[in-house]
Amino acid sequence: MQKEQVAFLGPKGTYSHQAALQQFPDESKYDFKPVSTIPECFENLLYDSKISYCIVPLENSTNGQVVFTYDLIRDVFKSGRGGESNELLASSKYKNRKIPPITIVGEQYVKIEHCLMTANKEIAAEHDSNEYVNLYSHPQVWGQVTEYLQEKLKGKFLNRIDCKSTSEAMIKCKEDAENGIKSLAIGSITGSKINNCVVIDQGINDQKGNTTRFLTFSKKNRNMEIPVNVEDAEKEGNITLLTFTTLRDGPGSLVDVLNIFQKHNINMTSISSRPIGVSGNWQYIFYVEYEYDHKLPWKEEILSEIDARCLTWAMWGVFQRNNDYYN
Ligand SMILES: O=C(O)C(=O)C[C@]1(C(=O)O)C=C[C@@H](O)C=C1
Repeated sequence: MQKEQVAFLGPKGTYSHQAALQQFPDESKYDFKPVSTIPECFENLLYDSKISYCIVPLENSTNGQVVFTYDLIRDVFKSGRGGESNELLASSKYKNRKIPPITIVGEQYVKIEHCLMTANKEIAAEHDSNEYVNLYSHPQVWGQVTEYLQEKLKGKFLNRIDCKSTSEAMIKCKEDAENGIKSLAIGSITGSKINNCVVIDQGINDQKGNTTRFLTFSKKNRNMEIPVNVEDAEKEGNITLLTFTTLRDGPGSLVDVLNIFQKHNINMTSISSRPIGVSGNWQYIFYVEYEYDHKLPWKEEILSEIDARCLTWAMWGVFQRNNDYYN
């Protein structure tokens, strides 16, 4: 049997890799394809017919939104990328609805325990007396280790360098060591083992229990509107993501949409926004996640109300709330 392919932010040893293994633990059925950026994860899923899934970080319990991911969702929403035809949009029952070419099928939570490491054993032994040239990590990490950088590492390194992932940070640190440059990297303990780095300090994130939430996307069966995974949708504890732009700019336009949830006693679990700029600045796309109850009359009533109050909107699939959400 041919294995299904899963794109994730690599190289191996990233937190995204860990999330991918959690989502697809049976390695006999899945091949994992490391790609070098979060946008590439989406591109692989949208345009490479061999890729069935991609897994991307969405938010962190300390420093919030992973804006790269929110912006990718927005860009798909905005441009209808992935070959979505106008015909499909026009044939939809709802005049303002967009049908995205990809759908969310799951979520994963990964505990983030950052380690400070170097690729050079000797300098690791005398860490306190050393000064370093470069400190490498993924940009999302800086906001998770602010106190540590201030208190313990202040003045100990010259340059803070953004990398595409925490594993890439370790590879760069290793290259520096080979060239006699003293450098540090921040990433996971698993990554440090895969990349032969020596851990100097463990658990350096400001908030203990710091967690990143990942979403798993799959290619959508484009003949169907929501719910795609009908059997899953009938289970308890489901969540769905709605993205939308408001009908008008005036007072109450967002509240008009949110009132739909209150009216139908639907519990919203998150709300976020990003700039969308369709016809100028200061326009926003909103992202609302809510508890999806298949018993609600939502297909007919709720979706019609959303359609009447949103300029454009899309549903991104129904997925089961992971138990780790409650930990
Ligand atoms: O660089 C990694 O290891 C990633 O998987 C990316 C990422 C992110 O973008 O949020 C994942 C988890 C951590 O919050 C830090 C970095």
